[in-house]
Amino acid sequence: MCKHPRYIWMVIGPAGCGKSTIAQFLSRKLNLPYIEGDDFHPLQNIVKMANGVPLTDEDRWGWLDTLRNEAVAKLTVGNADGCIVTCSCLKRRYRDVIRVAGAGSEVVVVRFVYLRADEELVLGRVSAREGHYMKAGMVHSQFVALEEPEDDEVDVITVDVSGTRSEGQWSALCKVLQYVDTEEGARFE
Ligand SMILES: Nc1ncnc2c1ncn2[C@@H]1O[C@H](COP(=O)(O)OP(=O)(O)O)[C@@H](O)[C@H]1O
Ligand SMILES: O=C(O)[C@H](O)[C@@H](O)[C@H](O)[C@H](O)COP(=O)(O)O
Repeated sequence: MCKHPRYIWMVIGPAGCGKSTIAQFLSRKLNLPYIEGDDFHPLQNIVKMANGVPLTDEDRWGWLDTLRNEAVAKLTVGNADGCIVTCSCLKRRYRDVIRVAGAGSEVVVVRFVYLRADEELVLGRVSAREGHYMKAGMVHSQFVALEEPEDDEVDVITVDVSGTRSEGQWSALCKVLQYVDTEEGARFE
């Protein structure tokens, strides 16, 4: 029997590109639980970022493991049909840490929704955002660290988020639904 896939949708991209804005929308429209990656940083990471110091790989490994485990728990313990997670996942090796969740599983499927925007635009959004520890001075370091998904990362959907909030949200939702349609069509052929 062909098992119904449960998707972990990772909404990724540099700070300020619109991950939370789009993830909350996807969560609402798809009726799936939402995990805000920023809520799972250890305190020392938050303090570092709030002081304008970019995280290192070492700062991020444990956080990535935690997010992957939280996502899997939503599907297994929580019995959700899928979930939406925000995490910058700036480097390919970070995405690989998350990909482990789907490795060897007949049910858990990890897919990334990469929000593409240029540095200038993101800087403007972060500068205007209030009440967040991640300040505008950190944006450049995010783009230095960023390894955009490559063509062979076939589990990535790219969404241009240079338009309005609403355009980005609907574009992401349409791409996710199209992707599921195509992928599930192939699975049941
Ligand atoms: N398409 C958009 N146009 C203008 N502002 C946006 C857009 N998407 C998000 N924002 C705003 O930009 C800021 C950063 O968005 P946010 O969702 O917090 O990004 P992230 O979660 O990637 O850090 C927020 O203040 C948000 O309201
Ligand atoms: O909303 C934001 O501004 C981002 O999500 C931000 O908080 C940050 O990008 C990560 O949580 C830190 O991790 P990285 O340094 O790995 O992006």
